[in-house]
Amino acid sequence: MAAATLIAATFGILVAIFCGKVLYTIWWWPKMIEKKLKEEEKIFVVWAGPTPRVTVTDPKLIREVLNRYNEFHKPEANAFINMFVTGLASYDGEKWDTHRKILNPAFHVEKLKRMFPAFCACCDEMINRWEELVNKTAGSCELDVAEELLNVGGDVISRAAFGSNIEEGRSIFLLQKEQCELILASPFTLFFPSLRFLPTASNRKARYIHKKVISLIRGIIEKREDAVRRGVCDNDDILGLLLKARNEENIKSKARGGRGLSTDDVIEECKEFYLAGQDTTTALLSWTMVVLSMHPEWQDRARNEVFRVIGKNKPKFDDLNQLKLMNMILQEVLRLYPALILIRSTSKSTKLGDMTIPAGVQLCVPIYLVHRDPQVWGDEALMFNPERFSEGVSKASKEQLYFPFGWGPRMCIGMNFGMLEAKLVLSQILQRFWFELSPSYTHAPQLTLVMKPQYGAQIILHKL
Ligand code: HEM
Repeated sequence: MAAATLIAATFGILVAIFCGKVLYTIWWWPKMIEKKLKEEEKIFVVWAGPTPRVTVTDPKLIREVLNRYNEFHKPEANAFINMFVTGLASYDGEKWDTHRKILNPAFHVEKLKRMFPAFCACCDEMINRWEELVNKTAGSCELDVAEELLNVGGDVISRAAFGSNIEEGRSIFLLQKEQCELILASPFTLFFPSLRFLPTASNRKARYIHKKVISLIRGIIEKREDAVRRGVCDNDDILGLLLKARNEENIKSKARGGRGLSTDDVIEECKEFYLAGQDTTTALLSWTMVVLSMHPEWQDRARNEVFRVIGKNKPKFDDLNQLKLMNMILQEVLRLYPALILIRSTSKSTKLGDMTIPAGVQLCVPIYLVHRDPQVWGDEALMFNPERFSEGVSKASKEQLYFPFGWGPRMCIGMNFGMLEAKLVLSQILQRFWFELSPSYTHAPQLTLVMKPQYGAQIILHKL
């Protein structure tokens, strides 16, 4: 009897604590923060989950937030998301610094050149499949290119990351995709990460996938290390470069008494590249196809450039650097449809302009708003006009606020990787097809993790 009373009392206390936390989180804390922040047009609270989030839209304040990266740093990753993926993008301070230094060389142009055949193999597969489809349907067919391009994006990362283990790479990609869907379908757990411990079906599934991905990558690493020992592997993919960097860096750091990179760190980074690299590049390519369908004159100009530089041949690495007009088009697409928003956070009360931002507030820098701001881009800010990049990025806007790949030291490590993939895929598409929007396409950019066409990108492909 006494035991039952004790259990009931404990349960009651836990429920009361949980309800208190919910009230505090969704009602009291955001109210308090809103009172503390001055009511100004430049800054407003967009949503308040476990942490209040404030949006900064004034160009001067944005520049301050991004330049003062030691005061406005990356927020601590959500514990629920952290359970599945950590890595460079979520680290801060010394750990970020060490990892960034180790990972930087894996994305240098020379290394990308060596990965280029892997990019081409994935692209060829997609283009050949599209050609077969178009041939079967009298020279034209409708496709949701967002879905198609996501698969090619996953394939490119799989091959570039785990080149010689493409099938295992693909299973990891599919599991990670399922994991993302589970995370997005659990908004409550995102707001209250403690719910991840409940034994619900989706939590159990998420844990199962998590373990499976880790064991697959660990298996690939073991096989790779064995192949390298036997000298039967060229080791030029991201995994090979990471393992090499891990070994070299660990020798150096041990000599300095520091901490290098562990195998678990390598696993986390590989997992993260899938998430960071695949959706972003897919979004860029999908929006480019949508926008070039809306502006056929630019589609023609881009195709003419591809034929002039590459002809009907397979693009080579150096050819892609000569596609100036295509570069301008991609830059303009990234201006109007940047993949991400940037989130920063304060760990102590911090001055921003004439405001004081309390500790623990997240600041959201909505790249898409800045990229469409007439103050920065002039009266024609909303128009698609790649010409504005004809004299380079620095002359494209009055305020020089163009940052689709982020800002300063935290700028995207995979920028060249993503642009290379986009140019390769786009030039091959332009060489074989012309395309237009399907009547079933609805223009609805939606920003969840990445800005995507909400209902897909239905395009009609025609054989050239
Ligand atoms: C068009 C494609 C891409 C876009 C638009 C893009 C955009 C961005 C942006 C805006 C950031 C900065 C985030 C912040 O400061 O909070 C970022 C960081 C990052 N991106 Fe990308 N990205 C792209 C492709 C890729 C690819 C292909 C990879 C890897 C293969 C990648 C890996 C990363 C990583 C690891 C970071 C974190 C860097 C750090 O914090 O030091 N990205 N990306």
